Amino acid sequence: MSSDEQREHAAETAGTESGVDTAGSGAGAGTTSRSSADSDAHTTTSAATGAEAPLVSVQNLEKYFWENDSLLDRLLGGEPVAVRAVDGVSFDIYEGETLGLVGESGCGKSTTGETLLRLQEPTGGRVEFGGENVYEMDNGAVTDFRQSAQVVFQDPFSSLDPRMTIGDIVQQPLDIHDVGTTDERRARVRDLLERVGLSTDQLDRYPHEFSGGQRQRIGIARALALEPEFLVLDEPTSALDVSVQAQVLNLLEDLQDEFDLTYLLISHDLSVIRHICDRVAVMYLGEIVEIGPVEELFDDPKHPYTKALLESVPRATTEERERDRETLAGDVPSPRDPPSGCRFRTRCPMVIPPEDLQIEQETFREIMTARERIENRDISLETVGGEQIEFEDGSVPSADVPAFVDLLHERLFDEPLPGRHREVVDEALAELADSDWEAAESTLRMEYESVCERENPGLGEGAHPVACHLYGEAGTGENAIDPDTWS
Ligand SMILES: Nc1ncnc2c1ncn2[C@@H]1O[C@H](COP(=O)(O)OP(=O)(O)OP(=O)(O)O)[C@@H](O)[C@H]1O
Repeated sequence: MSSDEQREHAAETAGTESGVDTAGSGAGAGTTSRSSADSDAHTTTSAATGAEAPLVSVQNLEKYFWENDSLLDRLLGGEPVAVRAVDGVSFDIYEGETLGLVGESGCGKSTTGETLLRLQEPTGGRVEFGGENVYEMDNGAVTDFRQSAQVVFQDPFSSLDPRMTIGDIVQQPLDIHDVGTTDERRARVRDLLERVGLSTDQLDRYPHEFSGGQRQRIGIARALALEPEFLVLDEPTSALDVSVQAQVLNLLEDLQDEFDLTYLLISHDLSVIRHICDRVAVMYLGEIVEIGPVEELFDDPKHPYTKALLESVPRATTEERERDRETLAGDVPSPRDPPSGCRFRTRCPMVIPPEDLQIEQETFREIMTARERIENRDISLETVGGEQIEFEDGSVPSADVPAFVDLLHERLFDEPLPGRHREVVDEALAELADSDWEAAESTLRMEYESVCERENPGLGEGAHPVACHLYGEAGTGENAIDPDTWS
């Protein structure tokens, strides 16, 4: 989102018609973090028991962006392409809790936040706020919703209008909707600035005169101007120095307690999530793959993606740094053409081999990676043989095929494959010596097709569901697969 769009959105969400509360005392920046006892209290009264109705309920939400969809594209006969940024996401957020939404860049976190606030129109699905479908609200109800549900953006540099004083920035939502008298509005702004730990002497200063942390406090004060119940915090500390991040997170926690706020905290940073969240939803390529209480998810992550995310966090101690780490290989695939079945299977270290196939997990992973490269035509066959082997008209002379296969095998695999796997794979590689990609694909698919590419596992229900075939159908344990049985 551009700076101008962010400012527009901030003004749009902040602006509603309502009364103004000018009472209350200053809070300032707190220094405590959420204890696990607090966290347990939140989770036992909400998701774990299902005892109360959620404040926000997201049901099968979809948001696709369309590319190649301009008039010119259509005149040129181009087919529109869907970018499936959010692709069937469901979760609940209970009153007073902080739900974290975590995942690598490009997984669809911000789009989820913006779509559930109705800053973007959904492609499908439903979001209920206080039991009411936000996409079917009439104008009056939308205005109330926009008052109750606010957003704090990542970048405090671009989301504040540089031409306005901070007093005017925080007061803007009150002005737009003509809330209270001029004196009441001014008093409310002073109160808000104090509550976020800024001095009222600074009212007439401009954003550039403040540090990043202070600017984020200004953004938070503006988001609170209309007394919302729910805040989407979109990477609220990512643009800040590490030393300032904890202060802003502590402030958000203090404000949550003081104003009974409910948060959706979007972050790619697991330490931020652990610091402040009660529950966490892990997002991968437009889908939620695991959701659960934060301590449980950190202590006992289930989805291989969650495990890999946790493993990729830099270690504090030397001992921890020396421990084996499975880092996340490769990039998030494009949401224009997501992998079939489980979307993480192209990178998953635990991708499941066919039943009855005797194979080591690492070997199977390597073969699956080679298969994907072949399916994506991501090998430059001309360069395999270097100077020694001719590659003319898409073919290697038949006498050179064995050498070509050996060189390609070396390129694709760290170690030569054992036994029968070498035979099957080399048969496919020999087909590539004739540029017969389809034959190579089919040879490998017949032997190595995984359940992970055939079926999307689905998230399932309960307090800590996981979308992974290792845990059975939709995480129910039905037909779960034990990794110890396949090597
Ligand atoms: N307006 C748009 N048009 C086309 N594609 C978009 C648009 N906005 C987002 N996307 C794509 O949707 C996907 C999800 O983007 P999104 O910003 O929601 O992810 P994210 O997890 O919040 O990542 P980041 O932390 O980098 O913002 C990305 O592939 C992105 O390129």
